[in-house]
Amino acid sequence: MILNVQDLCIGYDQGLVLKNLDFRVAHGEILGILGPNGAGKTTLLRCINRILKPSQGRVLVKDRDVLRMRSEEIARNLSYVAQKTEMGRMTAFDAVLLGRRPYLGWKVTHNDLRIVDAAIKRLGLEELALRHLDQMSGGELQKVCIARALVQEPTVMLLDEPTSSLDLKNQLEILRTIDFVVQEHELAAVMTMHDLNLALRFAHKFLFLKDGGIYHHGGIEELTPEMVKAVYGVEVDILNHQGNLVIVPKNN
Ligand SMILES: Nc1ncnc2c1ncn2[C@@H]1O[C@H](COP(=O)(O)OP(=O)(O)OP(=O)(O)O)[C@@H](O)[C@H]1O
Repeated sequence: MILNVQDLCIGYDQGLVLKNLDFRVAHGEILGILGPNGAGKTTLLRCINRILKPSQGRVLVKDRDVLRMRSEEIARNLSYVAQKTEMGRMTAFDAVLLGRRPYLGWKVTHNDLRIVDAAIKRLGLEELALRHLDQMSGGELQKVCIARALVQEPTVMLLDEPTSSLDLKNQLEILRTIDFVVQEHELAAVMTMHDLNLALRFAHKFLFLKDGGIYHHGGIEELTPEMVKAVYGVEVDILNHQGNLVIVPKNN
């Protein structure tokens, strides 16, 4: 297992948000973290990445305890794409290059530039590479953040709603890219998602968060209308459309 979350508890001043979470993620797996607003999805990602310190439990990446890692080691193992990113005034190229920081010595090497160029091409950002971030749309910025996460060459990618600002074409392209990179390098991706249909299409497994715990963790084919009703309070049908499962809310 590439990621192992054990007995994790985390909360804020008002109390615990997540209690005793246990789950594992395998090499080459995309795990969709699902659940209603406020269920603790972002909190979980931030806890895995040690931006937040759990009050109890452990997070192991390739059997190494994240709580005991130096920040540089965390950055080499975990990349995090936040829902909203505040970055200073810099070009897209420089923002992506920042992802190489955990590997940079005294100067940027030819290899660093090659990796950055490849990620910029992979995300289709060539035309925007020298544009300043404050002159970009939300979707373009989201792609820059994903490119930065790729050049970090992590073991586990943590992505908070990675397609929330993207149009349909870009949603599919970005998720295909993430899937390709995860398979090619045998990484893992943990993604929070609100769009259940995208989760059905791109996640291999899903983890439903409800009332501070795991309501269900399993293969995407295990997802049932009853689970969706229990977690979101919405009646749905799950249909098979040309080999793809799709969730359709019922008219009531
Ligand atoms: N910095 C904070 N301080 C105090 N409470 C917080 C903080 N961040 C989040 N919370 C609370 O913790 C709970 C979980 O929040 P979190 O952002 O993890 O949920 P989420 O599932 O990602 O939500 P959403 O789907 O709306 O993005 C919510 O009740 C939220 O109000």
